[in-house]
Amino acid sequence: MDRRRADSDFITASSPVTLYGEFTQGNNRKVRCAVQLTEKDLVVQRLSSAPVGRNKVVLSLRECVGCRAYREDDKADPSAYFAAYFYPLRKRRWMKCAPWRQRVELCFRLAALQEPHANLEEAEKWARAVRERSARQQHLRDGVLLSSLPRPCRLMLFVNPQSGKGQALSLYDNHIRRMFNEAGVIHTLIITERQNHARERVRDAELSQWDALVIMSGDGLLHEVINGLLERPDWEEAIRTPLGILPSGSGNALAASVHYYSGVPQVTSEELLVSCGFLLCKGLVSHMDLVSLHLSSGDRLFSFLSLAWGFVADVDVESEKYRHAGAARFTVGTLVRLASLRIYKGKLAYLPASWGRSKDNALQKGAAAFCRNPPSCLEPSSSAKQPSEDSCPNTCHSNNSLKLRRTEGKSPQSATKDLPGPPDTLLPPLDQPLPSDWVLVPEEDFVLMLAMYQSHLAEDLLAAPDARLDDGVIHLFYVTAGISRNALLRLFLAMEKGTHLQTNCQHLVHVKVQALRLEPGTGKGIITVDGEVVEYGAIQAEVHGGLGRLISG
Ligand SMILES: Nc1ncnc2c1ncn2[C@@H]1O[C@H](COP(=O)(O)OP(=O)(O)OP(=O)(O)O)[C@@H](O)[C@H]1O
Repeated sequence: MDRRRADSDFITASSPVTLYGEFTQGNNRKVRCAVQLTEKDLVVQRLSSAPVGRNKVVLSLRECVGCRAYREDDKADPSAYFAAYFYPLRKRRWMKCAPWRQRVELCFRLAALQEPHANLEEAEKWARAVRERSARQQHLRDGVLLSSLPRPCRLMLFVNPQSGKGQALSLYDNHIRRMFNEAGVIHTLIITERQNHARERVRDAELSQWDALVIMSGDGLLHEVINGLLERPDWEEAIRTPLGILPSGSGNALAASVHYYSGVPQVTSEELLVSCGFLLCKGLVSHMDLVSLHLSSGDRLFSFLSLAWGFVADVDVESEKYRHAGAARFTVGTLVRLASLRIYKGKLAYLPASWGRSKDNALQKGAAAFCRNPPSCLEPSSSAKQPSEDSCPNTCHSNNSLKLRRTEGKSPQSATKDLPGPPDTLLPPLDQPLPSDWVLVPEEDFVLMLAMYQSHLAEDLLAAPDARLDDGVIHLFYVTAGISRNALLRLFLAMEKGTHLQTNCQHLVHVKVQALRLEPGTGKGIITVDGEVVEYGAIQAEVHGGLGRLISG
């Protein structure tokens, strides 16, 4: 046992002991320990002399990913072993950094009996007991029973060797392979060879063979996998396959979001990978919102993270050339784009989340004006009002949006009648007017539009602090023209801590919506979905609350 660990973990077990044994340490037969298993902890006390208060380790079973029993090859030695693997949060003493998960292995040697099988049976009894109690600790969160992956579980793991700085395979070798072994996770490794490789694999896969599909890359590969699943004829069943994310890209926004939801302080790079690996090994499955997007070509695609236009989309794409810098590429890209700050012309409308209308009758109400061409359609009705805080309580800062004018006699059809995947009940076809309860943003000069459905835009950009995996909400942000370079830079700096909404920037608007439509002005531009470029033009989106499944903490 690592003595330093013992020093830092001197706390007392909190529940009655259910199993007790005295063993020697796996790697040092001279050190004898009393091992106690409670419902919540594994408690190890050195029996050999040690300074008072420095000889006891208590490790929470919540932080245990696995435990196994084994014998070594030496036939003359009747002893057996059990090893338990923990990833507790630790502070680095010598730095004022956020705590991060560090691996602790506890290994004990059982040699009380002459018969090797009897020692192995005893070791297996311990390993089983540790695993079972550890699993019981996970299944309850706030008294609610969570679903989890079966054990042992079988994963299909996609690794994109080109993602981020091109180190995904060595990150897999250095961290993930060992963690999966410790947790009893059986996985088939698929190294992606090109764009759409993963999409094609999941489109054709016999999904019943797998308990989960895990993506080790940036966000782009998960985008492919989700769309591959929703292109299948059996999409309804396919999209229920639990997905997992292991960060090896440069943005890693979903991984950062999952880590954030687990309630531990922000970390980046390999520390984020270890945290996500830990959550994956724990195997708790939650629902995840997905967003359906319609492009002007008539195509539909699904998104799990973000839709961006203007400044953010430009930075994402223009910073590709700094990819070797990892996550720092966005900082460099932001500074470069700030130097040549642009105004983006367009029209934006949304359906607020809080107005709580029934999805079923959404398109049966009258039509409102926000069609692509006639300018007259966009004039607000004389009775239109600025939404009050009461009617739209999610709005942050000034939002002088106007409710859309009702156009009597039109009954727009759903845009997704013949498309695979779930039907969109809130969206008329893109070339038809929007229903009357949509809100048209009166400004037409923007610096950015960003729709987020998870908390993080990148590892260190907490764009939507109150977003949750399945809150059924799109967090729509837009920044109107007139903001100074300094103010915009301050917003992005504040976003690192998620405090940008408290900066009282009058150009920043945040509203929670269930659907939106964007019509960029003519000309060239960039729109990104989950960080991937899509065709430029009118686009609309509708959230499907909890449609997907994600392994999260
Ligand atoms: N072997 C490969 N060579 C080139 N491209 C690949 C390969 N495998 C997958 N891809 C494609 O690379 C694209 C980018 O992947 P992804 O977004 O996951 O990583 P990233 O761009 O490094 O990360 P981030 O989005 O966090 O910056 C995806 O569209 C994916 O299809």
